[in-house]
Amino acid sequence: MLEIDRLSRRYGDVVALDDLSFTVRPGQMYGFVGTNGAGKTTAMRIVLGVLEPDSGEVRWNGTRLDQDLRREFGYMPEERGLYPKMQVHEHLVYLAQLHGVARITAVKAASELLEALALSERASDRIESLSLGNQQRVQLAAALVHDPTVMVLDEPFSGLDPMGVDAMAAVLRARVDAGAAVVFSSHQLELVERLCDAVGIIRAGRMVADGSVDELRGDAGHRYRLAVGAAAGWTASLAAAVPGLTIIDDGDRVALVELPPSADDQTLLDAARALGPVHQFTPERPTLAELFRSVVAEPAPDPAVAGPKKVEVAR
Ligand SMILES: Nc1ncnc2c1ncn2[C@@H]1O[C@H](COP(=O)(O)OP(=O)(O)OP(=O)(O)O)[C@@H](O)[C@H]1O
Repeated sequence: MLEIDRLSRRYGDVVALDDLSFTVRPGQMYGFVGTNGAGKTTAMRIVLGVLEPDSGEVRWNGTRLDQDLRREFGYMPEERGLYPKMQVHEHLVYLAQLHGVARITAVKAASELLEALALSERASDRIESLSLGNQQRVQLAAALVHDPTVMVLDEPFSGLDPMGVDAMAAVLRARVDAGAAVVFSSHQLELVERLCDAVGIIRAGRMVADGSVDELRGDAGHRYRLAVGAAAGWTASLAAAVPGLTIIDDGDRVALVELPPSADDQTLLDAARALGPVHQFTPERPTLAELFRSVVAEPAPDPAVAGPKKVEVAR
């Protein structure tokens, strides 16, 4: 298990990380999201040992990370670093060999990755001749070619076309299903929601929500889209009849309403039926983007008492 334990880091007066903790298990894909400047890159750079924290530590299976342990990691940094003059396949083999992989194994691994990332035809091309998106695919291959057990990827999906996203997602999912731990940062929340087993939302260097998307939804109220054949003003009657009900969107016939997390939806249905025939009663699950906006818009937590909303995720 990868444990990021109470990391704090300042750049002069800027607090980039403030007591940040989260864990990523083997066989888990963890999406690391946050607004611009929230601290994601800083945290990833600390995990990879290119930046020291002011306090806190990172452990893998209980042992504090050192350069030996980090050789088991695959890293896709924010600053992409490939040699532009090298050929694609040759470059991957070279990087795998730097990690101690035997040449014959490296050649095979590089070919398989290029195939999976739809780059086989570019294997003999120089890196500099590839488009940015294709260079990014090679960058992912570079992070994986030595078969790491942990992958730390800084915005691996940014700038990729939909086919590139699908190819990269499939490669990562296969590694996770084989037992690797993957953490990646992204601003593409639909993608994170689709791919990740767990999500951490960071704001101003602090973890403000951590868990599976379903668990994060559990903290939100329960929303229903309701259509009732009743005279105008029925939503006000409904709100009066159901304790804690919030009318989110008051359409003429169809309304979006929210019950508090502990409320019983049958009470809502009964109250609606008392007003007229119910033509629609559909639960609406907030998307990760909606959860993100609500979490990020909340007032800043009190550092003395606040922790993340959820810490543990079962898979
Ligand atoms: N080398 C640096 N010197 C000074 N401040 C820095 C440095 N690197 C980052 N920061 C500051 O630390 C904070 C966290 O930055 P970081 O790059 O970790 O955020 P991020 O979540 O990765 O952002 P983005 O989504 O925009 O990539 C920001 O306020 C940033 O301006």
